[in-house]
Amino acid sequence: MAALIKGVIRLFPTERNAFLSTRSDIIVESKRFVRGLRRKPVRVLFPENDTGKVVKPPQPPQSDHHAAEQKMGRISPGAARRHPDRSDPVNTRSGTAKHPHVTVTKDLIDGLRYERAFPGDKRLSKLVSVARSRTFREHQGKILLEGRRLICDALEAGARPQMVFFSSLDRLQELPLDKLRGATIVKVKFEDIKIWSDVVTPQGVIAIFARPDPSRLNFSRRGQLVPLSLICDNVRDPGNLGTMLRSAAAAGCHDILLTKGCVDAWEPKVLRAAMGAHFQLPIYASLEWHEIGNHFSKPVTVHVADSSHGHHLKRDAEDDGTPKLSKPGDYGWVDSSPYRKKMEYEEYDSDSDSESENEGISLPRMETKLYHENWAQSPTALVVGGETHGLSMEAVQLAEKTDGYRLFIPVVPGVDSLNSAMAASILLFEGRRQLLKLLQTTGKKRQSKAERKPS
Ligand SMILES: C[S@@+](CC[C@H](N)C(=O)[O-])C[C@H]1O[C@@H](n2cnc3c(N)ncnc32)[C@H](O)[C@@H]1O
Repeated sequence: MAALIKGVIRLFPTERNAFLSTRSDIIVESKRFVRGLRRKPVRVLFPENDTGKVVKPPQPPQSDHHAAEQKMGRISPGAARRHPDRSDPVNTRSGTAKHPHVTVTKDLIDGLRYERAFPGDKRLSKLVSVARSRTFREHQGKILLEGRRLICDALEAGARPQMVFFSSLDRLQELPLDKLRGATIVKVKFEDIKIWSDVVTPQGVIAIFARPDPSRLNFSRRGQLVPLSLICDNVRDPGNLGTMLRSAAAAGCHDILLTKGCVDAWEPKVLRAAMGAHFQLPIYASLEWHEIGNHFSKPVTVHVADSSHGHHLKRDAEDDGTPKLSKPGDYGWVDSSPYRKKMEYEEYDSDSDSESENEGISLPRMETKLYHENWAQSPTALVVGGETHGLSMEAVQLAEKTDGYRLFIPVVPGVDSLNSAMAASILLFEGRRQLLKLLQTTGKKRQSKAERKPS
């Protein structure tokens, strides 16, 4: 009989039961495997044994509690067999009108319920689309967060959970349950989480949140903040962006602004590299350059991190020891990316640097400073360029308009530039150091002035 169905079922003389699981493509054979079977078999083949009697298929194990519940008619035998789970709480009933296979368990905490995924439940697999497609995330206004820490951070910051998938009650109970009200909570198998998880060792909890509005989140920030913003200019690499967010949070930055053209901050790789920075400081994404100014509540000096001037600095420094720029052609950072509407010219070419060729082009002129010189002396924003094209024209124009500098981290000859996240970290922490020093000095001045005032 077995051979008629699939032609692959082998019946051993001592183990004569063969089972087909609910997935028709999986054939489970032998009593030994059936003990570990969690799904209800759709078809069971059990041939007559040697004595001519029909051998009954063994049942998957049930907890004493389930058996008692079943006896009392509180759970259907099918439901119990489908989901043998000894750790489950008491109040279980089976089936809803919408999902006949769903069992709903209540009393997690007062009024909070969860469902069990039913066989063929597509909800978890849909998460993959959320995680992988930026378009889907943006159109649906949803984001995916994985792991206890990130989900807790999001809940603490006031992000709105829509669905939570968990593999064991222990995992779920690590979350602040009172903040999960309004979300659909679904218990799924750990194996299923493993299939769809984005990490090597999944923690067994994945959640979908409404895409948070950074201006509405509560960031409970510790440590002294400094009036420093990071502007990411067309940063495309998720690992780099995540690292920059992490560094900016660690340097006590005020906020982060991402231009259009940056990778989505909710990309799984960005989330992983950022290590929770998304809920430590506001991240404003997809900004046009003309919108960037609106994000500063007070006047800010914008500086650009510029990698392309080591040789110019060296040459200029030879004259009088001060690094400076002398002519329009020194600006080698002009971005030729398709995102730049106002692209005016390509790379600097020292041989074609005549007045006539540059006629009509108004080039931003700015002083260059080495990263350790004084540059963060008032509320500051730092622009870091993307991996391929470097800084955009708009970034440099904004820096010029606000009297900012080009900041350069000298590297040894032969090395082209630093990784953008590394450059951002060095400059952000130097900026923090300078701003803290400034705050200390102004604090001291104010204090002594107040002390001098006659009472
Ligand atoms: C990998 S670099 C970009 C290289 C790009 N091919 C170019 O021509 O500018 C990415 C960004 O990191 C920053 N950066 C890298 N090295 C730097 C350095 N030595 N000094 C200052 N900023 C640097 C700059 O903002 C730069 O735009």
